[in-house]
Amino acid sequence: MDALKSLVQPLIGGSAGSSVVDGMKLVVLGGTVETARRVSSSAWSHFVNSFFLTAHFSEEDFPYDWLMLWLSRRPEWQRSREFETTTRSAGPGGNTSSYYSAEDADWDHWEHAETSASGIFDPDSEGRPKTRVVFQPTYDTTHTIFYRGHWLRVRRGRKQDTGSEMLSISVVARSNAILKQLVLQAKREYEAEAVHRIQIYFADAHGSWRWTDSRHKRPLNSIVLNPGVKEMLLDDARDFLKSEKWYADRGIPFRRGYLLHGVPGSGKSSLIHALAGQLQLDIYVVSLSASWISDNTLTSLMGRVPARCVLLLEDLDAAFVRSTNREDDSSEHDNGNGNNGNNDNNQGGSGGMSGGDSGLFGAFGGLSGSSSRRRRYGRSDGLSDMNTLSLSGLLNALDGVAASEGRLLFATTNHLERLDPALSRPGRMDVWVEFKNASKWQAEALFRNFFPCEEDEPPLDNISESELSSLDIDSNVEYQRYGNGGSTPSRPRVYVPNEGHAAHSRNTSSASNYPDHNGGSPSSISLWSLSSGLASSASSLLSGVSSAMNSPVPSSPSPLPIPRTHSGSPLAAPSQPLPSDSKDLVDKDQFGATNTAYLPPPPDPSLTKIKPLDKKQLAELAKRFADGVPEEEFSVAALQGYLLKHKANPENAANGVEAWVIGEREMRERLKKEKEAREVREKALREKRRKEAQEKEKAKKAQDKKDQELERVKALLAEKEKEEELEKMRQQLKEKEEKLKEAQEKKSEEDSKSDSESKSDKESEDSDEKSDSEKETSSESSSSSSD
Ligand SMILES: Nc1ncnc2c1ncn2[C@@H]1O[C@H](COP(=O)(O)OP(=O)(O)OP(=O)(O)O)[C@@H](O)[C@H]1O
Repeated sequence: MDALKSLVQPLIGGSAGSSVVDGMKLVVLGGTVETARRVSSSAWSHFVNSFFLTAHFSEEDFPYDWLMLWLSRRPEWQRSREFETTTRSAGPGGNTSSYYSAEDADWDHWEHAETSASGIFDPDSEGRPKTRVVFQPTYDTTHTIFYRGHWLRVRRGRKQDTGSEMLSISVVARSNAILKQLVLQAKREYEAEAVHRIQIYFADAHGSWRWTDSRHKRPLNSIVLNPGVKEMLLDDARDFLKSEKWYADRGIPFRRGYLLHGVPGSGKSSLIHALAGQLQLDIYVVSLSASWISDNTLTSLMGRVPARCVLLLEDLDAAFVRSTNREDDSSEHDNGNGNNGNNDNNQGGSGGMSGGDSGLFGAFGGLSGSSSRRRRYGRSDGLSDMNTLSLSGLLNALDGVAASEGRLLFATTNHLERLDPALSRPGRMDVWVEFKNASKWQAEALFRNFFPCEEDEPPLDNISESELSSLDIDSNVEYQRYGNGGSTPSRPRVYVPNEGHAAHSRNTSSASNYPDHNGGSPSSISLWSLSSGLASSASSLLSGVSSAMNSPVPSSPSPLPIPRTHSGSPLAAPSQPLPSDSKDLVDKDQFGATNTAYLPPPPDPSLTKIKPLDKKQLAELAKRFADGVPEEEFSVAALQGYLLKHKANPENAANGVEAWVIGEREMRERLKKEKEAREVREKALREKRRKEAQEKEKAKKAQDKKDQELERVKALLAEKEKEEELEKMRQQLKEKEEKLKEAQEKKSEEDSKSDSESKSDKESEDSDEKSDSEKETSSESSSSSSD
């Protein structure tokens, strides 16, 4: 300091410099402090970095979801002092309950909305859907969470380049084992939550899969089909999933395809939903009629399907038909099967009530799903019309080199006859199942499913958790064994060459000697989840539970669809009843599988007041109902719609069915007439337009001819004019030449004239000169003489 002072002193001199010196001192001091701070902070961060392990989890990948769910249950996370509210969800199925703290309850009434991102609705007293509000810590805040003896620093942030969410977890540890443990635990918790749900993914325009929704599993028993059909499919699918080695040993591509075809509203989508739930598989849906679908997109989608999943191609027949309206479509392709029209009407007639989930997956077809969490991957609208899917592209995508293996392919169609045989050949579609309109037997079974019976089991919410969790675990066990390659697969089905559609259709309609597994199923479960649209109604059935499965099944099932191999031979019946109990692979108590938030919604209190019918009464009413329903005239969806109208009054449902049938027939007749009238109108309109177009074309041709003639004349005229112009120019040139010639002649004349003139002038000049000189000479001589 002294040295500095001695340096500065001479420059400033005197006492005036002392304040400057003080200032300088301050500057130096401040600089020193700041430098020390920076050095210590960088040393600290260096120290921290060398001891902290940090893992980053991007929103685009699954671990992010696992950890968000895990975090949402940590009290430290919930105690965040800076939070944001969202209606987005973290858990499988968008369950947000774990975000809730006691004081959140009031927020439940915060907002009413038509839709919710999570898809979880709690109808309020007026039946309006209620949006759940979730609290989450804000971005860029760090939280410290104690986990297994370690302090975790958790931070939510955003990636700078893409703007997507990211989770960073740091921990002081020598190895990353603790982080691995954390991820594993989060994964297990997440999966345990998912035990009662299936995830639905939709293809987007960029060839990627987007998580779109999560649904409660639908019990297989809630699907009313020919006895044995569901079990047969389940058995076949399970058999397939265990047979990877068998396929590999024989060099057969490890794929299996199921073609579900038949009338609308007969349970195709519902069956797939239920099977996926039973097999613990997620569903990947591609809508082949999407405007953006192309060979390349489909190929890349098929390559990205996970090893074990249900791949669903909806409305296969619509793949190459650019029609958005099924009715238009069917009128366009009407093959003369009047039944088609009827079925459409049939579905339409009851659609309002059935709330059918024919939109079970279709509801997301637009991919603009507000519930989509990864929406940044795709445009939700304004996609250009670039459907360039070709049949060969589809075939290649299904079983080309890039296609993934291990998936169960389900394809649905209402128009089997429109499918190219190449598409439905064995290897692509190995098992075909035909779905028809409801038979009397189905009507009776549906009725039994709907109404509670006194001897039924207690409601599902009273069933013990172990019973609950056992519902689907058997498939999980198999799944795991399959993964370890432990079990010996049975031989897959043998196929015969393609017999063609007609033969197949004939074969599939026969009834059979299938054992009645519905009646004898030991694992009875209730119909608690029909569809999101039916959730409230379905929940009413909780009170009665399992009526369908425990009450005797209708005695004499009429001919119903049965699954066949492609050759038309029926699949073998399962040798044993389906296993009803098995062990869970994860400790659900530990990981939250028993979380009641994942149980179906509670029953509607008004419906629980319905007095359960006794068994005899139920059988009688069900029979009466079935007697009133004509064989294979109405779809199951239509019957379901009718029953929903009478869900609180089974007697009315049974007694009013005949009147309903008459009403439906009248309505169908009316709709048919309207359709015919519309078709006649449209035909006349088309004819008129065709004629107008023809006349226009004619007029256009005539006009074109005239225009051509005019052009020709114009061209001639122009040519003539050109010639005249040329002639004129020639004339002018000639005249000019003549004039020039004349001028030249004149000039030469003038020149010669002027020449002669100048000559004569010169001569006269010469003579003048001569005379002058002579004169001078004479005067000189005279003067000299005078002298
Ligand atoms: N066999 C059935 N058992 C139980 N419910 C059924 C059955 N068939 C239809 N339903 C009910 O009808 C509604 C529509 O069924 P679903 O969507 O599965 O029919 P679909 O055959 O796939 O129709 P589409 O061909 O129009 O897609 C659902 O709510 C479902 O619960």
